[in-house]
Amino acid sequence: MNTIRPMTENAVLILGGNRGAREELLKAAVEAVGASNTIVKQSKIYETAAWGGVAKGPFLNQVIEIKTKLRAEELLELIQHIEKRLGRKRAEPWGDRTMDIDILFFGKTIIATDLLQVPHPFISQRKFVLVPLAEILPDFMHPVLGKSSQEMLRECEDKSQVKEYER
Ligand SMILES: Nc1ncnc2c1ncn2[C@@H]1O[C@H](COP(=O)(O)OP(=O)(O)OP(=O)(O)O)[C@@H](O)[C@H]1O
Ligand SMILES: Nc1nc2c(c(=O)[nH]1)N=C(CO)CN2
Repeated sequence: MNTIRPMTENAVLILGGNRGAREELLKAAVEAVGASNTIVKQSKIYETAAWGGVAKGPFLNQVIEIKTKLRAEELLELIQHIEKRLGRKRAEPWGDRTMDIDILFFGKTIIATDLLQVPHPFISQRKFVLVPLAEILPDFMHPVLGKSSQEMLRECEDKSQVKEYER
């Protein structure tokens, strides 16, 4: 049986990088996503300590909510194209980069393929995700964990620094 797909879906993305002109790259990435999707909400920009023990030097991170007509796989292709255009080289996992864009949520859809895992698997373990997420979508319920962004932030054991960015 065919399932009916809504014409548009609300997706939540995290963007960030720790190399190059970080603020300009972040603005260029948001603009590039907004060229073919509607930006519904944008968090502030946060300066965040590198998470994961691989990358060196602080990131700028931002979470945005978009309304998109794309399927999740098409959205992944778009963000990978934007990452590439903004200088991203395929490097080691969790390593330094000029621009990384991840899909945190795609509505309430759950996807687990080799190419795409949604909700993104590390949301509840990353303060650099949860602080901007809870700023713009405090009551959004994680469709697998059944917890709101605020609750996940309260329970998060990641104590790394996340502060509002001041240029
Ligand atoms: N929700 C998702 N958003 C973006 N990429 C995803 C997602 N789920 C799986 N991927 C896959 O992950 C691959 C590696 O992505 P990437 O290099 O950005 O990982 P990373 O940023 O080092 O680690 P992490 O995803 O934990 O932040 C991508 O090629 C993509 O196919
Ligand atoms: N603070 C912070 N740390 C990270 C980030 C990021 O966007 N912000 N991205 C990573 C790539 O997976 C690894 N570590």
